Amino acid sequence: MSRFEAPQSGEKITLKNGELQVPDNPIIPFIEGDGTGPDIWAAAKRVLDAAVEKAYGGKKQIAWYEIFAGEKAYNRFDEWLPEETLNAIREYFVAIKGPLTTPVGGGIRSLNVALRQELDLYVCLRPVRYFNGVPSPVKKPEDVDMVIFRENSEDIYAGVEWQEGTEEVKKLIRFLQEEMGVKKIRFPETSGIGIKPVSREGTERLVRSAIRYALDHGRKSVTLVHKGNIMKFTEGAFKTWGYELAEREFGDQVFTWAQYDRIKEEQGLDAANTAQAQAEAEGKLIVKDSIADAFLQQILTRPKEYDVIATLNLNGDYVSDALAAQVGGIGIAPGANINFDTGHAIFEATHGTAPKYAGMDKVNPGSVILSGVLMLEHLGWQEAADRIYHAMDKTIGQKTVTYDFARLMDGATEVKCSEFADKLIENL
Ligand SMILES: NC(=O)C1=CN([C@@H]2O[C@H](COP(=O)(O)OP(=O)(O)OC[C@H]3O[C@@H](n4cnc5c(N)ncnc54)[C@H](OP(=O)(O)O)[C@@H]3O)[C@@H](O)[C@H]2O)C=CC1
Ligand SMILES: O=C(O)CCC(=O)C(=O)O
Ligand SMILES: [Mg+2]
Repeated sequence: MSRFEAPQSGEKITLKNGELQVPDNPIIPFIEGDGTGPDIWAAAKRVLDAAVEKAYGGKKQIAWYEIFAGEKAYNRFDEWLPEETLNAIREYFVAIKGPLTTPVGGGIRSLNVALRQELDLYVCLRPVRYFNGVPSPVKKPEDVDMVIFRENSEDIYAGVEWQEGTEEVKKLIRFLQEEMGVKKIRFPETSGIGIKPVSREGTERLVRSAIRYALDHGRKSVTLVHKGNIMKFTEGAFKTWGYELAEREFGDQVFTWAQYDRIKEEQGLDAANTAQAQAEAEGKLIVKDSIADAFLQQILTRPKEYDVIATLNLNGDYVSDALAAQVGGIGIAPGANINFDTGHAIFEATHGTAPKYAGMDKVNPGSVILSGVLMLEHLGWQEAADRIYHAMDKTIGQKTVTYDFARLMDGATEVKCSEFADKLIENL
């Protein structure tokens, strides 16, 4: 028996032939989140409901279903992530959440990561686009229009690690030294050890999703971002497997830099350049790669050259916040965790709980609101989504903004989190 109360009204979203079947009154589970979560979630819920009402005049409505994780779950049920929460998302397919706290250096492992892993939400999709009038540290923020596909189920986020000084880590280091011939652990007596699993399957399903998305949305390129020069058999393999998959599964629809290199090797530089130019002229999707450190400077200096980004879990985490900074910061950076095979998805902001602002009705709710917009688009409710995009542009254009933007804009009116939501609703 569930300890949670599903709403009396509303119907379940279902999956038929791989497609979500969305009723007019879908039940959507939500997790409020820790820290600033309650403030931003309350604001987001009001804006989402108002947009749906305005777009469909009462014909469509979300039946919200509160489910629990993090501190609220712990206080009520003495559990950080109750099984009912996972079951509700399994049953209702689409959910939305506020941020959840993860302690540093000890304590529980990330609940955010656990949700992604338990439900096998292997893509973390984070679009990064500019809204008119948003303050930015770069000269041409409007040049940033990228969609990050971050691998969400493996890499060091798998949490395979052992603490310094434990029997387990000593055993592992002994095994590495005595049976695997490892001589390069600099301080074996005082090392903690983390393991980074990266698989062909995990890479392929991520890269496949990124390429499909790019083709479906008329994007120009997919860039595989990796640190394969140093981590050859994990990050380097990600690049190799990504290129192999692109050529094997997407054939004539793509032109890869691996093909470019082969042509260059066999026929010379001019032939390779001609082949790429021809592929571009034919509208083929270019699949290329970039080493992560160089990539981080190129998205600042030449953002126009990047479009859809496919990368591993840790790189994706760093790249998400770095790119968000170019278009206004993580206060308006949305995201989604998706399994494109089972249809399950959890929408959530890129940022965390911002604990120093908890309970102050202060922070920008834009990130959760825009995550909700991604959710509306996922449901096929584009009219409601478009209303929020419009209201966002208009409200920021009127310089009515929360503290994070106000401190960077001349002549802005600083409003609270809830007041920003009021203003958005007015502008829907
Ligand atoms: N998916 C999730 O639930 C995530 C959870 N976390 C967790 O959150 C906790 C705190 O992490 P922390 O590293 O401080 O990162 P946060 O993303 O929570 O906050 C860092 C800074 O980003 C700015 N910021 C964050 N959210 C907003 C917002 N809505 N509006 C405006 N500015 C915002 C603030 O900047 P400023 O100080 O300049 O005002 C804030 O101090 C940790 O426990 C972490 O593990 C982290 C990331 C994702
Ligand atoms: O789970 C966490 O606490 C942090 C996760 C994170 O930073 C992210 O997914 O972007
Ligand atoms: Mg992060």
